[in-house]
Amino acid sequence: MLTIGIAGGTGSGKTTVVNNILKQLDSNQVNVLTQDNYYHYNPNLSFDERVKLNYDHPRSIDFDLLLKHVQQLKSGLPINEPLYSFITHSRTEDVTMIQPKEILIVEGILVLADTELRKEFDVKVFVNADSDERLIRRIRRDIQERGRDLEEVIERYQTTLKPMHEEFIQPSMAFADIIIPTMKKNTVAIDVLSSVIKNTLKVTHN
Ligand SMILES: Nc1ncnc2c1ncn2[C@@H]1O[C@H](COP(=O)(O)OP(=O)(O)O)[C@@H](O)[C@H]1O
Ligand SMILES: Nc1ccn([C@@H]2O[C@H](COP(=O)(O)O)[C@@H](O)[C@H]2O)c(=O)n1
Repeated sequence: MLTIGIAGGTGSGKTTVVNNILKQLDSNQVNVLTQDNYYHYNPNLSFDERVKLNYDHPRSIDFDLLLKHVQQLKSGLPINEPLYSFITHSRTEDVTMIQPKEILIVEGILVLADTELRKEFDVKVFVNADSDERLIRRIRRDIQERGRDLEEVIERYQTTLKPMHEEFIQPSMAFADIIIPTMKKNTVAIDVLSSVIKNTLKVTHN
């Protein structure tokens, strides 16, 4: 199995890059695990307490479970991926059963920041955009898709998101094999990454 880690700050365009890569590949060949689905389960906290958590610190992610699932898939076993809700700030009751496929993409802000998880990736990618551009994208997306208001996005940006980005996320770019700049639509980078994936699969099949 070819395992690819795709990191980058919030709003950098990770999901967009993954979706564009998927368009160039056979969907029967690829699984995508999203780090967002592995936020710790906090059933004992109230909604107001969950709102106040720092969701950009590595401690907020259940990396043990994410690592276990990556290793399980790599050893040919299916997993039940949890499903997270940004509206309730909580894991839902639902899971998605995932069968192993030839390619595994793991995407999320901190996937290159975790030492053990990083070791699992054959290709490490960092999606990079300026912080002002990312903030603008984040404001739009969180209001349109994640049920937030402007005040909440700005408060989170100043208190946790920006400092955590500087401490953990941006430095993890140093571990990347490929850096994709996404200040504009970047079809060349998508083509390059898709070719790397297709060529690696060809070599494995021969
Ligand atoms: N290269 C780009 N140029 C302009 N807008 C983009 C680009 N990449 C992503 N976006 C937009 O920015 C927002 C966040 O992108 P997304 O892929 O969800 O980022 P991430 O997964 O890194 O948080 C989305 O609304 C998306 O349409
Ligand atoms: N309940 C939560 C959990 C996480 N976030 C934010 O999501 C960002 C990561 O997701 P991306 O798709 O943008 O990579 C991260 O920056 C967290 O602040 C949240 O707002 N609420």
